[in-house]
Amino acid sequence: MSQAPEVAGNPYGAELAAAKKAVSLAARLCQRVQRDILQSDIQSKVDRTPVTVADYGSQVLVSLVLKMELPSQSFSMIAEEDSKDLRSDAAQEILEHITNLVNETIVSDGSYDISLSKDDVLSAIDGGKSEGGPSGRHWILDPIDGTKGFIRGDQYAVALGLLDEGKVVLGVLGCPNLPLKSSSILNSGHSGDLVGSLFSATIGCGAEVEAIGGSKPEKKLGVQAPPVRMDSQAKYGALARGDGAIFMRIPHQGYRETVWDHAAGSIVVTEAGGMVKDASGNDLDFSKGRHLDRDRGIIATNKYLMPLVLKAVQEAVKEEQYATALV
Ligand SMILES: Nc1ncnc2c1ncn2[C@@H]1O[C@H](COP(=O)(O)O)[C@@H](OP(=O)(O)O)[C@H]1O
Ligand SMILES: [Mg+2]
Ligand SMILES: [Mg+2]
Ligand SMILES: [Mg+2]
Repeated sequence: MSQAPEVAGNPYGAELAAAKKAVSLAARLCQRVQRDILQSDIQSKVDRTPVTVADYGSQVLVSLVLKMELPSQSFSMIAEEDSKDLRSDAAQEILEHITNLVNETIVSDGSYDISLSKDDVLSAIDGGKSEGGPSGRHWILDPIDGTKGFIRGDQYAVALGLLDEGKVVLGVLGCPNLPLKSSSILNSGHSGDLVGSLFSATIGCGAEVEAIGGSKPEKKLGVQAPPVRMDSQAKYGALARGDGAIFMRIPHQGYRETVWDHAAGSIVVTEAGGMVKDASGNDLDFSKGRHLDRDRGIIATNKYLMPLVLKAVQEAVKEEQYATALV
């Protein structure tokens, strides 16, 4: 049997094609919402972080496409959002808005002849409640990573990874506002440059970037060697193609990182030849459920700089602990 080019030589070819399709469709919904976002589209979660109609809509579309494209596979997904806040009477209007957005996006794409009810939307969102773990396959989804950036009109990413027997084996990062050409970020863009990058990586097969609209993959990625402030895992994508040399994240003590904030981004960087470690130099462990089990801090860089950055971070953390002990 002949295989589609994307499937040939890639043990996760079918999953990769489905993941790209899912992220691209979700990104289409996000782009539309970002263009004319209203205050009423934004809600606040219990942890006081924002969530928008697009975070929910993106989660619904990704879960829908994965199920439609991979009908014979059992489905488990660890995703950021849940439907709790949408089930109250006060949220019925916003739920209707999300349902309309999802259905309009499906119609505009034309791939599926289906229409979702409000209940379908709620259960699709709750399809992301898996606890993951070291056995079996689990999708890992951040429907919008960098929601604050998204609301500001800046960078954000739709980030989808696949965990297989405790290892991230595939990642797709949709970054609708990231110029396709690296130079456009550093030179703050030229009119006419193509905007919207879709990064993808499969274990052992390397990483690629292409236009989010779905052109042929343009180039293989390679991590090479200025600071750029950017929301979301778009940072991992930018690093993977050599726009920067180091990405470091040292959150306040006690903050627990979630798997969906790093799964897709980290495999895109490692498959481009880079490294992603915690502050102690260990690999990130995605097999412990919804949270990452790791020492404080995450560092992504190339293999030459990693030892130097680790040393500097460990010294800085020691100095901070010493200063805290003196207070
Ligand atoms: N106090 C905190 N410290 C570190 N990260 C936090 C945080 N509160 C939220 N986050 C996470 O940081 C992510 C955004 O990362 P960045 O700062 O790189 O854009 C958020 O993802 P979401 O936008 O998906 O909620 C959220 O998960
Ligand atoms: Mg969030
Ligand atoms: Mg996130
Ligand atoms: Mg998010």
